Amino acid sequence: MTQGSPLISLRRVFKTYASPSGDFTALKEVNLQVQKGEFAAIVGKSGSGKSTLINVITGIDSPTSGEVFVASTAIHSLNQEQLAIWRGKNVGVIFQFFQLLPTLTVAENVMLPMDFCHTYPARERRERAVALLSKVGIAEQADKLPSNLSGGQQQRAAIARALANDPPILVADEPTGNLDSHTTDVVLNLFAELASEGKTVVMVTHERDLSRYFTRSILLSDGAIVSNTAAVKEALHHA
Ligand SMILES: Nc1ncnc2c1ncn2[C@@H]1O[C@H](COP(=O)(O)OP(=O)(O)OP(=O)(O)O)[C@@H](O)[C@H]1O
Repeated sequence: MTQGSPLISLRRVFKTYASPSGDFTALKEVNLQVQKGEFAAIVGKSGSGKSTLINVITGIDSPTSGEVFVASTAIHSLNQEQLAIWRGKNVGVIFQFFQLLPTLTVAENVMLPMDFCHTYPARERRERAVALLSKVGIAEQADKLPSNLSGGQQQRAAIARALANDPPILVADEPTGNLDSHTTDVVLNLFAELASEGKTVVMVTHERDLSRYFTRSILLSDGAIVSNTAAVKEALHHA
């Protein structure tokens, strides 16, 4: 596979949190490149800096020093307002506990990012939401409240919501942490399919035995990348 410029590029990123008990450096000279279409996992022990790393990639957290480029935007130099607009259009976020709004139907939840960003005309939003729910396999749940769905269905709804504005990047923080092994398999296969269609998926997980799903595994320890391994699936496939 020929590789163009990376979709995500971090250069010498440090993140230091100030606290009353002293400064704590959560990311130490992180250099990282992720190509378009990758399904990358960030793994490591609790406290190793995984959430900090994805928060820096999405602009939720700013680096103390270093540079973060995403799809050639220098997000370390955007102000808060610019970041919010950029994030709404470029990053879909998926959480461990789904975070669907309980008083809205599943379809209405999926329409919300479109309503916020005005990315699609109002008359098209419901149809697009149902199409996305169909893509993740739960179109028949569109008019139910989230509480009437299983955990796996709720996570699929959350993935549909993350896709609402057709962002190039999906970021997921422990998305399978609350799911059984079968549902984990369904959700990770869905991410792998989305990556093969050109989305770039970056996921944090504690579970190291999931590596078969990923094109890249990035291991963090004490805020530093200690290994960064690309899968050899293509080579195996063509062997
Ligand atoms: N706002 C903050 N202020 C001070 N320290 C922080 C802050 N946020 C995170 N940290 C510290 O930075 C380190 C990395 O935290 P982070 O949440 O990125 O780790 P993690 O690998 O995602 O952990 P977990 O798997 O438990 O979620 C931890 O030691 C944490 O206590």
